[in-house]
Amino acid sequence: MASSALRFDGRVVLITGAGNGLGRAYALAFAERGAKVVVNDLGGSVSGEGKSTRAADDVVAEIKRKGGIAVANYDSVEAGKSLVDTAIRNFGRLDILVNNAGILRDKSFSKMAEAEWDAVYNVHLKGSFLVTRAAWDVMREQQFGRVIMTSSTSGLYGNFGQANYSAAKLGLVGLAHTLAIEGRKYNITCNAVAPTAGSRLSAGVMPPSYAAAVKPEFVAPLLLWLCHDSCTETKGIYEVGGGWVSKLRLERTLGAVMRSPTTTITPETVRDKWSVITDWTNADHPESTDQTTKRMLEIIEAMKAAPAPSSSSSSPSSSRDEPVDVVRLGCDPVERPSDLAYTYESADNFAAFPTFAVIPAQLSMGSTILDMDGFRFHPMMLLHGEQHIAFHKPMPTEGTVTSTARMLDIVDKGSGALALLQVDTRDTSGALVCTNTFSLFVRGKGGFGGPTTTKHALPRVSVPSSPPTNVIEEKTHTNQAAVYRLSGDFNPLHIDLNMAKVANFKQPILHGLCTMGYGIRHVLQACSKTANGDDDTGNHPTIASLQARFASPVFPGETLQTSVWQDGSTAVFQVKVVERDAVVLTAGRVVFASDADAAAPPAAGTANKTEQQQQQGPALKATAIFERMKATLSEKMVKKANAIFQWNIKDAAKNTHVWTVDLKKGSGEIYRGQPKSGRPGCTLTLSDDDFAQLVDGKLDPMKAFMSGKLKLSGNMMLAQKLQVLLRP
Ligand SMILES: CCCCCCC[C@@H](O)CC(=O)SCCNC(=O)CCNC(=O)[C@H](O)C(C)(C)COP(=O)(O)OP(=O)(O)OC[C@H]1O[C@@H](n2cnc3c(N)ncnc32)[C@H](O)[C@@H]1OP(=O)(O)O
Repeated sequence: MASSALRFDGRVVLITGAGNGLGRAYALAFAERGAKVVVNDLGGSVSGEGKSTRAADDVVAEIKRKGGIAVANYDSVEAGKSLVDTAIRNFGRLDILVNNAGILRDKSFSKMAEAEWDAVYNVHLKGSFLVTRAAWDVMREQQFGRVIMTSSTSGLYGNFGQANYSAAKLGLVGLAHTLAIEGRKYNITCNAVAPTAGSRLSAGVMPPSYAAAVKPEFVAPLLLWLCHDSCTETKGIYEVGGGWVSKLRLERTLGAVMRSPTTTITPETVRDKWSVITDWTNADHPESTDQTTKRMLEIIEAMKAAPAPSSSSSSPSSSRDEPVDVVRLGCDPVERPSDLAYTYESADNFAAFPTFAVIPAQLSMGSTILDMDGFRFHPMMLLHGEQHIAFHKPMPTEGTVTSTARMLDIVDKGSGALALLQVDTRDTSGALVCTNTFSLFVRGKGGFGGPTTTKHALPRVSVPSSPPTNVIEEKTHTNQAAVYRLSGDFNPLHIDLNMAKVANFKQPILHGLCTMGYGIRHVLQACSKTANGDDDTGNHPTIASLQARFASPVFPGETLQTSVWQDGSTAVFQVKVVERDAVVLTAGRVVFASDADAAAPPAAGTANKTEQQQQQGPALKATAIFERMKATLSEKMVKKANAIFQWNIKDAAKNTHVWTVDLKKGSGEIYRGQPKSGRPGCTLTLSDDDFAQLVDGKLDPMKAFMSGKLKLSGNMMLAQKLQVLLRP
């Protein structure tokens, strides 16, 4: 035998039911490797009837014949302690216990009597308990023990006619799991095995050729390894037989969250989420109840941060809500009279503050964040990464809007995973009011091998090298986060010190959207005199889009300094925390709608113009052309084009105006804004002048493409259908 052979010299083994089959094979194998063996066997029949000393005696004799050491014990396992006493009396200790004894009383469940249930339960589960219970004290005292519970595939998977046996056998797995936990600090391991072997118990159900191929001797090596001093494996479940050994574990789907602070789980939500609940993608393998508790706590915390249950929600936007929201952003009409427009519902120019548009978006996210395509993460590790809002219409000061959230992409950023989401908010007529596109950075979840870039990335914005046109400084309140959370972002990261610590912050951090609200307010303050020729009495310029990146956290009470670089109708901005000289908001940009553009239908969140007034004003060149195309949209054109085209038309001030020509559904539709559903087959970008020339036939599309005047992305074949679209 090689020097690395596993030996059991000095160890004492008790094997129950060792007179035949598996027990006998274990006894011979342990003895052969130096263990002193207690061979227990009642000597009864397969069904547990009768009694004889012969079976145990034969095995003891065989061991002795081969030079080993063994004694017999003839008690039923229900006698528990007397089996253990045999080991102590003869060898002074007990190191290894193999609970192997078993009987069968097979009956289909409808015919099974209580006595048959009890007999099987008493030998397998209660018998294992009684013997192990007696051995436990000895092993604890010794600070060493190896315990094996014999389970069965019938217990693991169920088997017709074996309700009693299956229940007892799976019960043994539960017993093994708990003993493994309780035995850990005493160096006692406990494992469960589900062997397949030809034995007296399987004789009636196994064909002889199969029984010969699955000899008990092929199972014994696993047990010897699990019981050796050098093996610390515990709490395992193994299937073993015929020379094959495998380990089993539990698997749990990611599951679905169907409750929020404002809604509850119902049988219908369970039904509706069934495919998610039962989806094995990204399933995990829990090993302890702690992991369930931890997951529960994560879910509960995340639910606080994600107030709505589904990815689509309606939220009333009322004139009473909006002032509350802007107070959260530090609006102060006493300090700055122009803030009255955002704080006083009876003000002449009362309007929704531009960043109010994030509120319905946030409410609509719900479990979209939690599901995150199968990602598991602690919700405190999630930080708001970037935010972009495109306004297609003025945000109503009253009414109901519906927002629909969708996940765009998940990107591997090394230090974290970046999830990009988009939320479309529509009014009751179905018209798109605004589109929120934003990213969430999950720290510590990078390196999962996903894509490192995304086509959905927000536009890059850099700060000009010239000095800023305006710098505005303002101290936030120490209770700023406590006030801002009333907007519906109940994320404990912003209020609960313990949760902040979990996220490795010394104190709760400010909501990113609150910092952004300050920044936007400063930009409005800086630009209100120039962008649309408005003054600072509250007639703020109309915003077409805004964006920023959250570069570093802000702590409530810190002073924010916003630097603004205004150039025509675009303002680039950056926010710094003065006390720490830390840049906290980068890539800030506000694009103001020009007067011409503001007059076109889906322009922006506006402070001083009614929707009706806007629609009457002069339009961008493209507006008129698209309106003309819409009016003359022919059946032929619809058939020929059959795709979604996105047109990005740039005005003189370099603002981009998005139009969609949607010919996919067989009925042509042309509207302002991103495609309502689906992706564009082809995106075309050019100036409004070039667009006008293209339509008038004065600019050749191919030449425009070659010269770079016209940029094309997507399906080039579709782009060739341009002519059809341009000449309706
Ligand atoms: C409607 C929507 C509602 C959503 C509500 C969400 C719930 C809210 O309650 C949560 C919040 O408000 S959290 C508070 C606001 N956010 C923050 O404070 C985050 C501040 N940022 C950071 O700490 C770091 O930038 C950090 C940690 C994000 C990244 O720092 P690092 O790990 O050091 O990464 P770095 O080495 O700088 O860059 C690695 C790659 O990641 C990209 N990246 C960095 N910051 C990003 C950010 N903020 N957003 C998006 N991408 C970002 C980098 O560009 C880099 O990628 P690449 O290598 O491709 O250039």
